[in-house]
Amino acid sequence: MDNKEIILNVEKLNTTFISDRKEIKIVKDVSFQVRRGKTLAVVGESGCGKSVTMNSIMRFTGKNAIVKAENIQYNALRDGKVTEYHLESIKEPNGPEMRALRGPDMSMVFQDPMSSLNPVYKVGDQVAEGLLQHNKGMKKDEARKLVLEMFRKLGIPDPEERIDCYPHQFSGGMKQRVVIAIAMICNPELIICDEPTTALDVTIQAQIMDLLKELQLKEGKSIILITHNMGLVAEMADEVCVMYMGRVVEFGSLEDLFDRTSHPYTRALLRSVPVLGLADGQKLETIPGATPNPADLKGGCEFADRCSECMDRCREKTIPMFEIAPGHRVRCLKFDSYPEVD
Ligand SMILES: Nc1ncnc2c1ncn2[C@@H]1O[C@H](COP(=O)(O)OP(=O)(O)OP(=O)(O)O)[C@@H](O)[C@H]1O
Repeated sequence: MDNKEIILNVEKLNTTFISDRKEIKIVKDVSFQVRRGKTLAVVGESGCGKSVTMNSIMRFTGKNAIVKAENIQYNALRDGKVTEYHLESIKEPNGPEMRALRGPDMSMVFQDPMSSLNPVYKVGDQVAEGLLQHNKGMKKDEARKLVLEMFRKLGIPDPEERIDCYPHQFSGGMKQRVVIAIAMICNPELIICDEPTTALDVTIQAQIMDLLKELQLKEGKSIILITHNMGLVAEMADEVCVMYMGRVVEFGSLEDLFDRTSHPYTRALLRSVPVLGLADGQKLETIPGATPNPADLKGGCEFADRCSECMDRCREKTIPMFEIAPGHRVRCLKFDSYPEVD
Protein backbone atom coordinates (compact mmCIF):
# COMPACT_ATOMS: atom_id res chain seq x y z
CA MET A 1 0.00 0.00 0.00
CA ASP A 2 1.33 3.45 -0.83
CA ASN A 3 1.45 6.66 1.18
CA LYS A 4 -1.70 7.95 -0.48
CA GLU A 5 -3.63 5.02 0.90
CA ILE A 6 -1.98 4.99 4.34
CA ILE A 7 -2.40 8.14 6.45
CA LEU A 8 -0.53 6.90 9.52
CA ASN A 9 2.11 4.22 9.75
CA VAL A 10 3.38 3.33 13.21
CA GLU A 11 6.31 0.94 13.50
CA LYS A 12 7.72 -0.41 16.75
CA LEU A 13 6.49 2.28 19.08
CA ASN A 14 7.76 1.91 22.66
CA THR A 15 6.77 4.08 25.60
CA THR A 16 8.37 3.77 29.02
CA PHE A 17 7.41 5.78 32.10
CA ILE A 18 9.84 6.60 34.83
CA SER A 19 8.24 6.68 38.23
CA ASP A 20 10.00 6.37 41.59
CA ARG A 21 13.22 5.96 39.62
CA LYS A 22 11.86 2.75 38.12
CA GLU A 23 11.25 2.27 34.41
CA ILE A 24 7.92 0.71 33.46
CA LYS A 25 7.40 -0.25 29.86
CA ILE A 26 3.80 0.47 28.93
CA VAL A 27 3.79 0.36 25.10
CA LYS A 28 5.88 -2.37 23.48
CA ASP A 29 6.81 -2.60 19.81
CA VAL A 30 3.38 -1.41 18.73
CA SER A 31 2.93 -1.32 14.95
CA PHE A 32 -0.21 -0.55 12.97
CA GLN A 33 -1.42 1.39 9.98
CA VAL A 34 -4.46 3.59 9.46
CA ARG A 35 -5.92 3.70 5.97
CA ARG A 36 -7.01 7.07 4.59
CA GLY A 37 -10.74 7.67 4.95
CA LYS A 38 -11.21 4.59 7.12
CA THR A 39 -11.76 3.84 10.80
CA LEU A 40 -9.36 1.83 12.91
CA ALA A 41 -10.84 0.70 16.23
CA VAL A 42 -8.42 0.04 19.08
CA VAL A 43 -9.79 -2.27 21.75
CA GLY A 44 -8.58 -3.96 24.91
CA GLU A 45 -9.24 -3.98 28.65
CA SER A 46 -8.65 -0.95 30.80
CA GLY A 47 -4.98 -0.21 31.39
CA CYS A 48 -3.67 -2.07 28.34
CA GLY A 49 -2.02 1.04 26.90
CA LYS A 50 -4.48 2.31 24.30
CA SER A 51 -4.45 5.93 25.48
CA VAL A 52 -0.70 5.95 26.11
CA THR A 53 -0.17 4.71 22.53
CA MET A 54 -2.26 7.55 21.08
CA ASN A 55 -0.79 10.16 23.42
CA SER A 56 2.69 8.98 22.38
CA ILE A 57 1.81 9.52 18.72
CA MET A 58 0.40 12.99 19.44
CA ARG A 59 3.31 13.69 21.84
CA PHE A 60 1.05 14.38 24.81
CA THR A 61 2.81 12.01 27.22
CA GLY A 62 4.47 14.42 29.65
CA LYS A 63 7.94 14.63 31.08
CA ASN A 64 8.24 11.21 32.76
CA ALA A 65 7.76 9.37 29.44
CA ILE A 66 10.39 8.09 27.05
CA VAL A 67 8.85 7.61 23.61
CA LYS A 68 10.82 5.75 20.95
CA ALA A 69 9.76 4.41 17.59
CA GLU A 70 11.30 3.16 14.37
CA ASN A 71 8.71 5.14 12.49
CA ILE A 72 5.65 7.26 13.19
CA GLN A 73 4.87 8.47 9.74
CA TYR A 74 1.99 10.80 9.04
CA ASN A 75 1.29 11.19 5.32
CA ALA A 76 -0.46 14.48 4.58
CA LEU A 77 -2.29 14.55 1.26
CA ARG A 78 -2.57 18.07 -0.11
CA ASP A 79 -3.63 18.84 -3.70
CA GLY A 80 -2.98 15.23 -4.66
CA LYS A 81 0.59 15.31 -3.31
CA VAL A 82 1.81 13.42 -0.27
CA THR A 83 4.08 15.09 2.31
CA GLU A 84 5.64 12.71 4.84
CA TYR A 85 6.11 13.74 8.47
CA HIS A 86 8.24 11.59 10.75
CA LEU A 87 6.79 12.38 14.14
CA GLU A 88 9.32 10.18 15.98
CA SER A 89 12.11 12.52 14.97
CA ILE A 90 10.40 15.74 16.04
CA LYS A 91 12.42 16.80 19.08
CA GLU A 92 10.07 19.04 21.02
CA PRO A 93 6.64 17.61 21.90
CA ASN A 94 5.20 21.12 22.10
CA GLY A 95 7.47 22.82 19.60
CA PRO A 96 6.33 24.54 16.41
CA GLU A 97 6.47 21.41 14.21
CA MET A 98 4.10 19.39 16.40
CA ARG A 99 1.85 22.41 17.02
CA ALA A 100 1.54 23.01 13.28
CA LEU A 101 0.31 19.44 12.75
CA ARG A 102 -2.09 19.33 15.70
CA GLY A 103 -5.34 20.89 14.52
CA PRO A 104 -5.08 21.15 10.75
CA ASP A 105 -3.76 17.60 10.27
CA MET A 106 -4.29 15.45 13.34
CA SER A 107 -6.48 16.08 16.35
CA MET A 108 -7.77 14.25 19.36
CA VAL A 109 -11.18 14.02 21.05
CA PHE A 110 -10.70 13.08 24.69
CA GLN A 111 -12.85 10.87 26.89
CA ASP A 112 -13.90 13.43 29.44
CA PRO A 113 -15.23 16.72 28.04
CA MET A 114 -14.68 18.52 31.34
CA SER A 115 -10.95 17.96 31.27
CA SER A 116 -10.76 19.32 27.70
CA LEU A 117 -12.85 22.45 28.31
CA ASN A 118 -11.77 25.47 30.31
CA PRO A 119 -14.62 26.43 32.68
CA VAL A 120 -13.80 30.15 32.65
CA TYR A 121 -13.87 30.75 28.88
CA LYS A 122 -16.89 30.93 26.60
CA VAL A 123 -17.22 27.78 24.49
CA GLY A 124 -17.16 29.76 21.23
CA ASP A 125 -13.83 31.35 22.15
CA GLN A 126 -12.38 27.94 23.01
CA VAL A 127 -13.37 26.57 19.60
CA ALA A 128 -12.12 29.71 17.79
CA GLU A 129 -8.72 29.55 19.50
CA GLY A 130 -7.38 26.83 17.16
CA LEU A 131 -8.55 28.74 14.10
CA LEU A 132 -6.89 31.98 15.18
CA GLN A 133 -3.70 30.13 16.13
CA HIS A 134 -3.37 28.37 12.78
CA ASN A 135 -4.58 31.16 10.51
CA LYS A 136 -2.53 34.22 11.28
CA GLY A 137 -4.36 37.33 10.20
CA MET A 138 -7.84 35.80 10.55
CA LYS A 139 -10.25 38.32 12.04
CA LYS A 140 -12.25 37.41 15.16
CA ASP A 141 -15.63 37.83 13.44
CA GLU A 142 -14.48 35.59 10.60
CA ALA A 143 -13.53 32.91 13.15
CA ARG A 144 -16.89 33.37 14.89
CA LYS A 145 -18.71 32.69 11.62
CA LEU A 146 -16.77 29.45 11.14
CA VAL A 147 -17.47 28.38 14.73
CA LEU A 148 -21.19 29.01 14.21
CA GLU A 149 -21.06 26.93 11.04
CA MET A 150 -19.35 24.09 12.94
CA PHE A 151 -21.93 24.27 15.76
CA ARG A 152 -24.70 23.95 13.16
CA LYS A 153 -22.94 21.02 11.51
CA LEU A 154 -22.65 19.30 14.90
CA GLY A 155 -26.33 19.85 15.73
CA ILE A 156 -25.84 22.31 18.59
CA PRO A 157 -29.21 24.11 18.84
CA ASP A 158 -29.44 27.94 18.87
CA PRO A 159 -25.78 28.35 17.96
CA GLU A 160 -25.92 32.20 17.98
CA GLU A 161 -26.92 32.09 21.61
CA ARG A 162 -24.90 29.04 22.65
CA ILE A 163 -21.62 30.33 21.26
CA ASP A 164 -21.37 32.84 24.14
CA CYS A 165 -22.20 30.34 26.91
CA TYR A 166 -19.77 28.77 29.38
CA PRO A 167 -19.21 25.00 29.59
CA HIS A 168 -21.32 24.60 32.78
CA GLN A 169 -24.35 25.85 30.84
CA PHE A 170 -24.12 22.83 28.51
CA SER A 171 -25.36 19.26 29.04
CA GLY A 172 -22.87 16.36 28.84
CA GLY A 173 -23.80 15.57 25.24
CA MET A 174 -23.55 19.21 24.17
CA LYS A 175 -20.19 19.60 25.94
CA GLN A 176 -18.88 16.59 24.03
CA ARG A 177 -20.07 18.23 20.78
CA VAL A 178 -18.05 21.31 21.73
CA VAL A 179 -15.01 19.08 22.31
CA ILE A 180 -15.58 17.57 18.86
CA ALA A 181 -15.93 21.09 17.43
CA ILE A 182 -12.52 22.00 18.94
CA ALA A 183 -11.03 18.89 17.35
CA MET A 184 -12.69 19.49 13.97
CA ILE A 185 -12.51 23.27 13.53
CA CYS A 186 -9.19 23.23 11.66
CA ASN A 187 -10.48 20.47 9.39
CA PRO A 188 -8.01 17.71 10.37
CA GLU A 189 -7.53 14.65 8.20
CA LEU A 190 -6.95 12.24 11.09
CA ILE A 191 -9.15 12.31 14.18
CA ILE A 192 -8.20 10.23 17.21
CA CYS A 193 -11.24 9.62 19.41
CA ASP A 194 -10.36 8.27 22.85
CA GLU A 195 -13.62 6.76 24.12
CA PRO A 196 -15.44 9.89 23.02
CA THR A 197 -18.81 8.82 24.36
CA THR A 198 -18.19 6.79 27.54
CA ALA A 199 -19.32 9.63 29.79
CA LEU A 200 -22.63 9.97 27.94
CA ASP A 201 -25.92 8.11 27.99
CA VAL A 202 -26.67 5.60 25.25
CA THR A 203 -28.89 7.79 23.04
CA ILE A 204 -26.41 10.66 23.02
CA GLN A 205 -23.58 8.16 22.39
CA ALA A 206 -25.38 6.96 19.28
CA GLN A 207 -25.99 10.55 18.09
CA ILE A 208 -22.33 11.52 18.51
CA MET A 209 -21.10 8.39 16.75
CA ASP A 210 -23.56 8.95 13.87
CA LEU A 211 -22.19 12.45 13.60
CA LEU A 212 -18.60 11.24 13.35
CA LYS A 213 -19.57 8.59 10.80
CA GLU A 214 -21.37 11.21 8.72
CA LEU A 215 -18.37 13.54 8.78
CA GLN A 216 -16.21 10.65 7.69
CA LEU A 217 -18.46 9.66 4.81
CA LYS A 218 -18.97 13.25 3.63
CA GLU A 219 -15.44 14.51 4.11
CA GLY A 220 -13.30 11.37 3.91
CA LYS A 221 -11.78 11.75 7.38
CA SER A 222 -9.62 9.00 8.87
CA ILE A 223 -10.54 7.98 12.40
CA ILE A 224 -8.85 6.06 15.19
CA LEU A 225 -11.53 5.05 17.67
CA ILE A 226 -10.53 3.79 21.10
CA THR A 227 -13.45 2.02 22.68
CA HIS A 228 -14.63 -0.73 25.00
CA ASN A 229 -17.90 -0.97 23.14
CA MET A 230 -17.88 -3.87 20.67
CA GLY A 231 -21.23 -2.75 19.27
CA LEU A 232 -19.57 0.51 18.24
CA VAL A 233 -16.64 -1.42 16.76
CA ALA A 234 -19.03 -3.51 14.66
CA GLU A 235 -20.79 -0.36 13.48
CA MET A 236 -17.84 1.92 12.85
CA ALA A 237 -14.61 0.04 12.21
CA ASP A 238 -12.97 -1.02 8.98
CA GLU A 239 -10.02 -2.47 10.84
CA VAL A 240 -9.49 -3.50 14.45
CA CYS A 241 -6.36 -3.48 16.58
CA VAL A 242 -6.57 -5.54 19.78
CA MET A 243 -4.13 -4.58 22.52
CA TYR A 244 -3.15 -6.45 25.67
CA MET A 245 -0.60 -5.21 28.21
CA GLY A 246 1.03 -2.77 25.83
CA ARG A 247 1.22 -5.04 22.79
CA VAL A 248 -0.87 -5.46 19.68
CA VAL A 249 -2.04 -9.09 19.94
CA GLU A 250 -4.33 -9.20 16.92
CA PHE A 251 -4.88 -6.89 13.96
CA GLY A 252 -7.19 -7.37 11.03
CA SER A 253 -10.28 -6.28 9.15
CA LEU A 254 -13.59 -6.14 10.99
CA GLU A 255 -14.51 -9.48 9.42
CA ASP A 256 -11.18 -11.06 10.43
CA LEU A 257 -11.74 -10.02 14.02
CA PHE A 258 -15.39 -11.02 14.35
CA ASP A 259 -15.63 -14.02 12.00
CA ARG A 260 -12.09 -15.41 12.13
CA THR A 261 -11.20 -14.42 15.70
CA SER A 262 -7.82 -16.01 16.36
CA HIS A 263 -6.02 -14.79 19.49
CA PRO A 264 -7.33 -16.40 22.70
CA TYR A 265 -7.48 -12.90 24.24
CA THR A 266 -9.65 -11.52 21.41
CA ARG A 267 -11.95 -14.51 21.79
CA ALA A 268 -12.20 -13.95 25.54
CA LEU A 269 -12.79 -10.23 24.98
CA LEU A 270 -15.61 -10.88 22.51
CA ARG A 271 -17.21 -13.42 24.86
CA SER A 272 -17.10 -10.89 27.69
CA VAL A 273 -18.97 -8.05 25.99
CA PRO A 274 -22.40 -8.04 24.39
CA VAL A 275 -22.01 -7.37 20.67
CA LEU A 276 -25.54 -7.03 19.39
CA GLY A 277 -27.50 -8.20 22.41
CA LEU A 278 -27.38 -11.68 23.83
CA ALA A 279 -29.26 -14.64 22.41
CA ASP A 280 -31.77 -16.30 24.78
CA GLY A 281 -30.00 -18.31 27.42
CA GLN A 282 -26.55 -17.05 26.37
CA LYS A 283 -24.40 -15.98 29.30
CA LEU A 284 -21.88 -13.22 29.27
CA GLU A 285 -18.52 -14.59 30.40
CA THR A 286 -15.78 -12.73 32.16
CA ILE A 287 -12.11 -13.08 31.25
CA PRO A 288 -10.58 -15.14 34.08
CA GLY A 289 -8.06 -13.33 36.28
CA ALA A 290 -7.18 -9.65 36.11
CA THR A 291 -4.76 -7.63 34.02
CA PRO A 292 -1.35 -7.86 35.73
CA ASN A 293 0.55 -4.87 37.05
CA PRO A 294 2.80 -3.74 34.16
CA ALA A 295 5.74 -3.58 36.62
CA ASP A 296 5.33 -7.27 37.56
CA LEU A 297 5.35 -8.81 34.09
CA LYS A 298 7.72 -11.70 33.45
CA GLY A 299 8.95 -12.68 29.99
CA GLY A 300 6.87 -14.56 27.44
CA CYS A 301 3.27 -13.99 26.45
CA GLU A 302 1.65 -11.37 28.69
CA PHE A 303 -1.69 -13.25 28.48
CA ALA A 304 -0.21 -16.65 29.50
CA ASP A 305 -1.56 -16.67 33.07
CA ARG A 306 -5.13 -16.05 31.91
CA CYS A 307 -5.06 -18.17 28.73
CA SER A 308 -6.86 -21.52 28.63
CA GLU A 309 -4.64 -22.66 25.74
CA CYS A 310 -1.29 -21.70 27.27
CA MET A 311 1.67 -24.01 26.50
CA ASP A 312 5.02 -24.14 28.37
CA ARG A 313 6.84 -22.44 25.52
CA CYS A 314 4.46 -19.46 25.67
CA ARG A 315 6.34 -18.32 28.80
CA GLU A 316 9.83 -18.66 27.36
CA LYS A 317 10.29 -15.57 25.21
CA THR A 318 8.55 -12.62 23.61
CA ILE A 319 5.96 -13.89 21.16
CA PRO A 320 6.36 -12.66 17.57
CA MET A 321 3.52 -11.56 15.34
CA PHE A 322 2.40 -14.08 12.68
CA GLU A 323 0.51 -13.19 9.51
CA ILE A 324 -2.19 -15.81 9.14
CA ALA A 325 -3.88 -14.22 6.08
CA PRO A 326 -3.15 -11.02 4.16
CA GLY A 327 -3.47 -8.18 6.70
CA HIS A 328 -4.59 -10.49 9.53
CA ARG A 329 -1.85 -10.69 12.19
CA VAL A 330 -1.85 -12.63 15.46
CA ARG A 331 0.69 -12.68 18.30
CA CYS A 332 0.22 -16.28 19.46
CA LEU A 333 2.39 -19.40 19.17
CA LYS A 334 -0.59 -21.48 18.04
CA PHE A 335 0.04 -19.80 14.68
CA ASP A 336 3.82 -20.24 14.50
CA SER A 337 3.60 -22.17 11.22
CA TYR A 338 2.70 -18.85 9.55
CA PRO A 339 5.30 -16.23 8.54
CA GLU A 340 6.63 -13.94 11.28
CA VAL A 341 6.02 -10.29 10.52
CA ASP A 342 7.97 -8.42 13.20
N1 LIG B 1 2.07 9.36 33.19
C1 LIG B 1 2.09 8.08 33.55
N2 LIG B 1 3.05 7.62 34.40
C2 LIG B 1 3.10 6.31 34.76
N3 LIG B 1 2.23 5.37 34.30
C3 LIG B 1 1.26 5.77 33.46
C4 LIG B 1 1.13 7.15 33.04
N4 LIG B 1 0.08 7.23 32.18
C5 LIG B 1 -0.45 5.99 32.08
N5 LIG B 1 0.26 5.11 32.84
C6 LIG B 1 0.00 3.67 32.98
O1 LIG B 1 -0.03 3.10 31.69
C7 LIG B 1 -0.93 1.98 31.67
C8 LIG B 1 -1.81 2.09 30.46
O2 LIG B 1 -2.70 3.17 30.60
P1 LIG B 1 -3.70 3.64 29.44
O3 LIG B 1 -4.43 4.85 29.95
O4 LIG B 1 -3.00 3.77 28.16
O5 LIG B 1 -4.70 2.42 29.36
P2 LIG B 1 -6.00 2.29 28.44
O6 LIG B 1 -5.86 1.02 27.70
O7 LIG B 1 -6.21 3.51 27.63
O8 LIG B 1 -7.11 2.16 29.56
P3 LIG B 1 -8.61 2.80 29.64
O9 LIG B 1 -9.41 1.99 28.70
O10 LIG B 1 -8.98 2.59 31.07
O11 LIG B 1 -8.50 4.25 29.26
C9 LIG B 1 -1.66 1.99 32.99
O12 LIG B 1 -1.08 0.99 33.81
C10 LIG B 1 -1.39 3.37 33.55
O13 LIG B 1 -1.35 3.34 34.96
